[in-house]
Amino acid sequence: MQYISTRGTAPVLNFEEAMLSGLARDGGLYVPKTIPQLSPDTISAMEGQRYEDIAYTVMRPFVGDVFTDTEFREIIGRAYAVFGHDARAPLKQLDQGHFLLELFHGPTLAFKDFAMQLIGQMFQTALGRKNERVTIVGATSGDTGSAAIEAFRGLSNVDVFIMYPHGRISEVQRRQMTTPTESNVHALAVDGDFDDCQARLKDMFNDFDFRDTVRLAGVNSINWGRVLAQVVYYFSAAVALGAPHRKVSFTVPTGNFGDVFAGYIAKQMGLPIDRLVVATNQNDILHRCLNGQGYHKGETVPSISPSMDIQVSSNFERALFDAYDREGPAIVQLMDELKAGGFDVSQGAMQVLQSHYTSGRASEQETSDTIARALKHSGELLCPHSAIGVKVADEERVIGTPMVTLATAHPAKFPAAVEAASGIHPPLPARMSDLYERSERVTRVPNDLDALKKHIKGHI
Ligand SMILES: Cc1ncc(COP(=O)(O)O)c(C=O)c1O
Ligand SMILES: N[C@@H](CCOP(=O)(O)O)C(=O)O
Repeated sequence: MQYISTRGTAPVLNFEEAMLSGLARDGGLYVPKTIPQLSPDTISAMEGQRYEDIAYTVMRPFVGDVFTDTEFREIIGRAYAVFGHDARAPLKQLDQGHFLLELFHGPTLAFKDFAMQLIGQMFQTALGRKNERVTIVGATSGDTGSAAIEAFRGLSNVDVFIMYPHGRISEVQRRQMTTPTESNVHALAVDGDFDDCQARLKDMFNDFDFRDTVRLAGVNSINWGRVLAQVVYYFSAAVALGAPHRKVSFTVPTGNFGDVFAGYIAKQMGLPIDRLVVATNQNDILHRCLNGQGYHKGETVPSISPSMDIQVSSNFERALFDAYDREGPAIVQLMDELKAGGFDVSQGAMQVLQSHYTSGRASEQETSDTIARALKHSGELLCPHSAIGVKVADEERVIGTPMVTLATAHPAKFPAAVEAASGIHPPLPARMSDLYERSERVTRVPNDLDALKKHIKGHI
């Protein structure tokens, strides 16, 4: 399996190289050259299988000969053994025809654990046999960072630096990143928003001297391995609801577009997905774009769903690449325009995007109202991100086609917003009950590339 860049001029890599190198050297994102197909019989055979077996079938064709069959099965086994639910990603019925896919049973209580635990295992195997060391730098609006730290803490061949926007994430998210005591973990509170953190991360990748000196690696959804691991639960959920004999729709709370893009990949592989619905908060640049208003940056307004406070949605580049017939130069031009504020999508590309994605948004009040309503009607306590999904899914679902809303985080990660909306203070699981008593270790840093690079170089 070969991986090519969305900007068209970076070297073609295999899975391991793409996974370990992060951003392509032309500034683009790696995508598979071709998308493997799974036949209806193969999909049908997933019914009743363990999550780990479905994961193996779905991901194996993307990995090529980088891991042996046994190695890859063991990697998957170790990744999901730490989950707190036997089904890994259980489905719950919310209403007639509307299901919740609970993706928060991993160690840090958000969907990021599905990919990060797997990547942690893959990095360990790949780096261990080469006896190499890398510096992971990540940008987070709260959940990627905690999942990455959990997956990589204490590993001898990795240092992990996570940049988060100072004051713009929940206290639980912050404490998950600042309380680990392992010396290879470094939490950095950046004076800026998530887009600033992600922009500085991409600047570091585009500085080849720095990148090569520290042996930079990425675990954001820049990394194809992250997207790949997220494809699996679309299969497990759809098959449980009757696929491939029946179409299923998904609504995905969206920020950096990695999760919903994973759904698109599942569809390209042959999973009969009817609608892929992009659900945004008040930072609704994706919703506006998918409704034909162009992709134009505004100010990021902090919300009660902080993980989705994003304007520069990294993986939208992968969606645009396909919508523009995989023409690298078109993507280079759009990304140049984005640096200056935004771009309009051509009519042809818009038609392609709209043939795959629909969208909706939820205001702050609508998010809180949905938390209260879901609790009253179905007994389900939702996190604000999942509530945005449920609100938009209710507007977009069609009678006769099951709708699955991705519940992307546990309500206990956002206790203040959940309590304000529902009157219930969601408790943390027992294993985290002393989170508020643990001491924190974090460095405040300016939103400045040189300062960040200096800090990282000085701490590896
Ligand atoms: C809880 C939660 N929900 C939804 C999202 C949005 O996911 P994506 O960035 O893949 O669109 C995020 C952040 O990525 C998140 O942490
Ligand atoms: N919401 C994310 C933002 C980063 O997304 P990623 O999927 O590219 O890692 C977060 O929680 O950090």
